[in-house]
Amino acid sequence: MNIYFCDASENPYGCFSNSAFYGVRLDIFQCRTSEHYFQAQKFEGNSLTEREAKRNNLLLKEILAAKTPEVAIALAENYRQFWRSDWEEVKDQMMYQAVFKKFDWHRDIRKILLSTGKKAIIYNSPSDYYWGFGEDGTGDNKLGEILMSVRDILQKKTDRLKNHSGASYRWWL
Ligand SMILES: Nc1nc(O)c(N)c(N[C@@H]2O[C@H](COP(=O)(O)O)[C@@H](O)[C@H]2O)n1
Repeated sequence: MNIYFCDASENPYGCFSNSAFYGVRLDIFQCRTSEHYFQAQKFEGNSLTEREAKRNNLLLKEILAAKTPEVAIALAENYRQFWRSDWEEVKDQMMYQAVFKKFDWHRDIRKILLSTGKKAIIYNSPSDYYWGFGEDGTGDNKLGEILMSVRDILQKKTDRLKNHSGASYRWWL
C-alpha cells in the first residue's frame, strides 16, 4: 500500500509536507519550515557580484522572516529575476537538503517517516507535476522520491546507532 500526503494538516503524514511547521537551520538562520529553507536557497549566491550578493542576502532574510510557507513561496516568486542562475540544476539537491535536515533534527516526525518502511511515498498534489503526482498521477513525484531517499539514509543511521547503543542511540530514538 502506498502512502499519500498533500496538505500539512493531514494526520499522520501531513508532516511530510514542506509546509508543516518543523524548523530547519540555514547557516546562522532558523527557518520556520523546510519550505522557507528551500525558497531561500533560490537566493544563495553562485558567482554574484558583491552588490548582488548583498541584495540577495536581504531577499533571503525577507523570505526567512515570512510568517507562513505560502508567503515565503509568493515572495520568492516575486523576485524570480534574482534567483541563482543554476537553480534548475541544483533545486533537487536543495530539496534533498531541506528534507534531510528536517527529519534528521525532529525525532517525532522521523519516527513517522521510518514507520513507513519500504512503502512508496506519494506527494499527491493535483497542481504539482514536478514535486508531486499531479491531477492524473503522471507527475514526477520528486518530493516523494526525496522523502524515500532520506528515509533510507536515516534508517541506516538508526541501525548504525542501534549497534553502538549507549547515550547517542537513546537520544536519537
Ligand atoms: N500544494 C501545493 N500547491 C502547489 O501549487 C505546489 N507547487 C506545491 N508544491 C510544493 O510547493 C513548493 C514549491 O516548489 P517550487 O518553488 O515551485 O519548485 C515545493 O515545496 C513543493 O513541494 N504544493
